[in-house]
Amino acid sequence: MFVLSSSDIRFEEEKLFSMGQTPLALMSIVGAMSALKFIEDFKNVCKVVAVCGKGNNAGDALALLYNLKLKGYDCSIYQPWGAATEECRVQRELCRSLGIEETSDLKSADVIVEGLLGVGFYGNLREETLKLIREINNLNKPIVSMDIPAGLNSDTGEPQPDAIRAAYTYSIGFLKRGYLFRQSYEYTGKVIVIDIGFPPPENGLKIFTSSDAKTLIKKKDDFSHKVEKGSLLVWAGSKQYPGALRLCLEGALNMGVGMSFSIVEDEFSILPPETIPIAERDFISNEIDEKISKKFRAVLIGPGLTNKRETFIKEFVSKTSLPLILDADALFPDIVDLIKDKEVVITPHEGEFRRIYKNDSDRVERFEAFLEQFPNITLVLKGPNTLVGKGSQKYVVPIADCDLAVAGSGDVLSGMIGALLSTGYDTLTASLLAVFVHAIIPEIARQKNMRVTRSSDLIKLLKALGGFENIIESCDFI
Ligand SMILES: NC(=O)C1=CN([C@@H]2O[C@H](COP(=O)(O)OP(=O)(O)OC[C@H]3O[C@@H](n4cnc5c(N)ncnc54)[C@H](O)[C@@H]3O)[C@@H](O)[C@H]2O)[C@H](O)CC1
Ligand SMILES: [K+]
Repeated sequence: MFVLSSSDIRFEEEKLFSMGQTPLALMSIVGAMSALKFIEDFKNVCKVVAVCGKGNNAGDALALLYNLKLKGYDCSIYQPWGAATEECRVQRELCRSLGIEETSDLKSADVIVEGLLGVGFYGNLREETLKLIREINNLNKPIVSMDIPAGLNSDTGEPQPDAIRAAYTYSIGFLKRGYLFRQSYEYTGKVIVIDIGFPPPENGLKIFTSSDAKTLIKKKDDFSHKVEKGSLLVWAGSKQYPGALRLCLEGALNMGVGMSFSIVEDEFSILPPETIPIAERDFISNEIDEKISKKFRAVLIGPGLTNKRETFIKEFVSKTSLPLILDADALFPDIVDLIKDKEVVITPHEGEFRRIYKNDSDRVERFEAFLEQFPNITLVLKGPNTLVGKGSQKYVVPIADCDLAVAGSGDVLSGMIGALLSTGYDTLTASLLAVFVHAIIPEIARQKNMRVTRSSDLIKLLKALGGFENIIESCDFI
């Protein structure tokens, strides 16, 4: 499953058409495939009215209606402005051939199929269309929108100025980029992708699912020693934020690292019993035992550090050849130039990302622009629908879950990514797997009548649910 902009969708359609595929043939597939979905979603419903515009989006709605009629649904059409495209006229003829009649009585419908506007919509709604959309919304009937709820901008997810409030949106072929944004949620309802056989697109963001995650998990090696199992150095926490360090380390330990080290300001820092402390003064003056420093396989810097040691951290980051993960306070405004050729993951949230990368466009565009400019850096842009990418490989972990929005949740995540990096996963794979596991824990917990209310619950559940591999293996909802 992929998320595409409207211009990329047009591009993919044109590619098919240049090979001889036709809009009419695609529309027939839309009709058949969306009817299968509809029958699942509305098992007992009998009266369906398709409210149609003039274009091919209306054609999709009519193609669905045709298939529903064949399955015994009571169907009628409301198409106040007639059909403007050949494909739409054909679908209408097919509907007529089955005896589907016209109506203007929308009130008697049990379900409305909305085919007013799809990706052919631009600018702001015309007055008459806006009026109709509001009338339909006011009926308070379940609405199935074909491709896009009419009135919604498919790239930004914004209503122009209003949009259909659908119960279901049957997104044809791909998810629209606008569906990643919060403002679209109250209009789209549940978004279902109707697969009509597009090959993988050239552009776009891939939705990362449990089946993708399953293929990436490495087999355990029972003969590996503790350093090979992962050995992570963490530089995090401060007197002001002592908990950040613990959360990073516990996250890493419960991902299964064999060894963990922590740079500490004073020997009284409370560490997990497995973690080996390294005095900050020794680290900065380069006086740590070589036998110890040889054991590091990856370094995590940043959570809760405050702005101390900036000069040294930058110097260390520039010199080291170890895989790095930089989060929070290690994301200095000018850090990107120092790390652009390194094996590195950065994990900013929106605010931190703005600090290190200035660009006025929306979240997804900024994410893509950064990857293009810095193709070596793996970027994890945290938030609902976390974006993860490196160069041309761009992913969305499609989970928005407010149980993840708790203090320290990001610290746990950085520890989890650091752990996988230190076991030899490449930067992108480590990030994808850790972000995915972290994001699905609250839902898996709810399914077992448990609840994540604090970030240490994420750590406990990571262990209690059998470790990250088992959590991925048992995930069946995404
Ligand atoms: N292209 C394909 O082969 C396939 C497309 N599918 C479906 O078709 C729509 C896109 O269809 P298109 O005919 O290009 O446009 P629309 O039906 O979305 O709308 C065109 C229609 O809307 C009017 N319009 C434009 N802007 C406004 C506005 N601001 N206010 C009011 N009305 C507006 C315009 O005048 C036209 O009359 C796509 O979404 C799919 O649903 C199939 O899925 C498969 C193949
Ligand atoms: K629509």
